[in-house]
Amino acid sequence: MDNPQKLENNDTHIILNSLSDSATSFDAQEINVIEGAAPIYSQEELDALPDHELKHVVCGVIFNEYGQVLVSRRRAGVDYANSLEFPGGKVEYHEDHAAALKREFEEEVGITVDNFKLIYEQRVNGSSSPFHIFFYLVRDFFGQPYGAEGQEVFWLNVDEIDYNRFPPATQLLIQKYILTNEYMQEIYR
Ligand SMILES: Nc1nc2c([nH]c(=O)n2[C@H]2C[C@H](O)[C@@H](COP(=O)(O)OP(=O)(O)OP(=O)(O)O)O2)c(=O)[nH]1
Ligand SMILES: [Mg+2]
Repeated sequence: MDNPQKLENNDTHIILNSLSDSATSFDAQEINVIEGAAPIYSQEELDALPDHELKHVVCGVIFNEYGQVLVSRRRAGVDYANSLEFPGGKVEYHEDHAAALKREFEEEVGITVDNFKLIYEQRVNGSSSPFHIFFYLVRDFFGQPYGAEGQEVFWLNVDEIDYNRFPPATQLLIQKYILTNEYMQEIYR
């Protein structure tokens, strides 16, 4: 593999459009974001925790050549069930963030990713345990994403993003980074 796949052929364009259309048909489905569950820590306690006591979560934000962003849908039975998300997950003890991002993207959406830039991070007072979430802009990818764990995966036009469908930390990322078009300056650098 020498160059990242840029998804340039016409067939791919058709697939992307239909995936994006399917993303707009979720209105009837309930997003079961766990809200109101009492967090273990106060905000002050969370801020004071040493970082090694927090689970690290890494997520990747990928844009395709049409300016669409890759989104998947969390399955039933997990926290934030049915909400939309950027692919990613928990960093394992032996991994750095880049290794975890590569593994999560292979496992969840079947693509190889490379060339990351940290764009937003936040400590989250999760209802079962606190975590520190890091969102990376992913500049290069190889392969065609699909729901490798049976989940729905699609390219979403930026103007179709309803941030209320995402977990709270991701809502902030979308508001601070994606809806401001800041990625446009970063992405081709
Ligand atoms: N993947 C992802 N997780 C997010 C986002 N926003 C957000 O608050 N989270 C939270 C949900 C989870 O509490 C936590 C970890 O994500 P995850 O459930 O994907 O972890 P994982 O892939 O390692 O899954 P598992 O092995 O624990 O089943 O991060 C997001 O945009 N993408
Ligand atoms: Mg995950």
